[in-house]
Amino acid sequence: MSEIRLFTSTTEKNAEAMLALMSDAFEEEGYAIATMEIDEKRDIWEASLYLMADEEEEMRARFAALLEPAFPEAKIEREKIPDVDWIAKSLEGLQPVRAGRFVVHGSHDRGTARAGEIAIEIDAGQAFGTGHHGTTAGCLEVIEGVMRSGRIRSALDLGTGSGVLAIAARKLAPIPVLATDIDPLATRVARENVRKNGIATGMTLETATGFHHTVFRRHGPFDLIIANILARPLMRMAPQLAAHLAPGGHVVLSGILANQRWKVIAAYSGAGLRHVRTIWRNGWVTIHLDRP
Ligand SMILES: C[S@@+](CC[C@H](N)C(=O)[O-])C[C@H]1O[C@@H](n2cnc3c(N)ncnc32)[C@H](O)[C@@H]1O
Repeated sequence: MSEIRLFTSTTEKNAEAMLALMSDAFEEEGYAIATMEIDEKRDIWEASLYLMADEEEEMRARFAALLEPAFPEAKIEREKIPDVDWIAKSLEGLQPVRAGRFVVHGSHDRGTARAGEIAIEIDAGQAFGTGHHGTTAGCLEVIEGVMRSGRIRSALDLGTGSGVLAIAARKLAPIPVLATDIDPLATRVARENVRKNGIATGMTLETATGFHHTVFRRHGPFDLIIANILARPLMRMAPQLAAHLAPGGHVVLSGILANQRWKVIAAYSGAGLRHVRTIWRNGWVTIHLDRP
């Protein structure tokens, strides 16, 4: 589903005031909001609200109603964020990427890992996750730290994309790993990548939306749940995700913009989890939580 940016052009001062209004009205629901400078000399700024295409009508009306009392002149414009954006980002640069001890590389760079490094082979393709994106790299780094404790006996990778994070977990320890994605194409690509990385045993791949599938009950609860999706669905899923986490378990969340992190942490605190740490990579954050 494509993403839409609704925005209005204004001055810096008004953009700031609009951002405060939008923050109160929309951030709690997990919508990304932003202001950006367009023309410094002419003091032109844009205040933006990001949403999914199927909610455009409703959100445009809410956005207009929110601005109307203080900014009756505000004209709302729209921009469609290209569908391929995330995949294109994940295809950026075909050089091997290093995150923690992992080195994620394409088949053309086989043999690139140095002593002590863990190689993951992923060819850029139809599913997100070559390691180049800040969210994937952030997750790889946190997963390595969590798994070092040696207490992780099962893992779930929700929104597996290319399968990169599930493969990383399985390469660190011979534990059962469930990897799911809403997109059947991603599940297919992940299955192929699991096979290419020689770790098919112990891996289960399934197409599922969120936690709507019996596979979670069959394989859970999990000691480690990784979900690199987006802030809003992650916040919505907090109670279900927490319900599938074993006592003493760990959660690694990404796909979260820096300004959304506190809302996500609040949603998961409300579900009984504790914030351990947050790491930053290229404007994105990865959050590590645990169940005390
Ligand atoms: C940003 S990609 C992450 C891919 C990979 N895990 C990584 O870290 O590079 C997000 C993936 O989550 C999937 N996804 C989005 N919403 C989902 C949902 N509600 N349930 C399961 N998967 C979802 C998308 O299809 C996409 O493959």
